[in-house]
Amino acid sequence: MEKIIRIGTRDSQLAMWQATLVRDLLTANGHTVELVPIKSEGDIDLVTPLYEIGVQGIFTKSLDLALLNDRIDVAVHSFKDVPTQLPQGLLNAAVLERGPVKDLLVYKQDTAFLDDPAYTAHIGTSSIRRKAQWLRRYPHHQLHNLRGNVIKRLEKLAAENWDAAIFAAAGLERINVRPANSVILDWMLPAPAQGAIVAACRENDAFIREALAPLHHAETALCTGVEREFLRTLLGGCTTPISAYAYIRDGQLHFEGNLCSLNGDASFTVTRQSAAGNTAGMGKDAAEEVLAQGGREVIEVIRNVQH
Ligand SMILES: NCc1[nH]cc(CCC(=O)O)c1CC(=O)O
Repeated sequence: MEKIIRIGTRDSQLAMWQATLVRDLLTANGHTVELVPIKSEGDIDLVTPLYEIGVQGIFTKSLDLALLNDRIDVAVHSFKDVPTQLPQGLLNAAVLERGPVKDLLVYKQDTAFLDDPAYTAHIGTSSIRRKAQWLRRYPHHQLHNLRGNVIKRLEKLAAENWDAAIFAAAGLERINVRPANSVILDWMLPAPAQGAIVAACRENDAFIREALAPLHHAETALCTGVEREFLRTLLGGCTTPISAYAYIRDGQLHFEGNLCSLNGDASFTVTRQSAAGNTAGMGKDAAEEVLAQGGREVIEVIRNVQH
């Protein structure tokens, strides 16, 4: 009898969309696939900011456990939510072709307030990376915590007396809920691996590894690999004021990485460029430059706040 591939998914619309994409790709290759809903702790607590919970892999833990317990065969994650240290026995078998990478500002009226230095805007986001970069650019603005899945966050923005809130473009565009009142934040450097999806499986599951292999996108894997190496060398956590983005053009991989202090006072940016076939150690090297420039002290402060 043919094996049915069980894909685990959380029940947010974004998670469902991403799991369904992987299901459809596997089905198109002749596999039989079913989706298995898995509840995640990451979506339950809507009040406490993630960095205060201090748990790594808050979005991915439940699916990883389901994989290890053999309740599912494939876990589909937003790659930016995946800790750089994988649980033992699991493997990131396929990195899918990247979607929209940047962050997006959803605003209430218009964006004229951004140009008014006398106006204290109220902005929703719980991402300490977005907070830090926003405060560096707009130190006089006030930030508000905004937790929950994408739909919940849009509802909360509508209900609050805020000017705008920040989202990943991928999260809104994939499920078709990007409002007309929105603009891409080109100046904001995204989270490492933002906009990419990864399908994980058990390391020793040869059948699933073979099934997932055609879904792997080498360029995306190379770029997100450098971004995640930068993150891993600096700190390793997934909720940090660390950003990184790499892309390939004309055979060259271009990398930019940044570390900010929590209030945006200090900021360290590094760039690298190299032939796409010659990027080994690039993320680590860039991270070590950040540490040497003074980033080490900033990392120490962040560690102390989180623990
Ligand atoms: N941390 C939650 C999360 N994880 C992945 C996405 C969107 C998809 C992506 O960035 O790849 C989001 C929502 C957001 O950050 O607004």
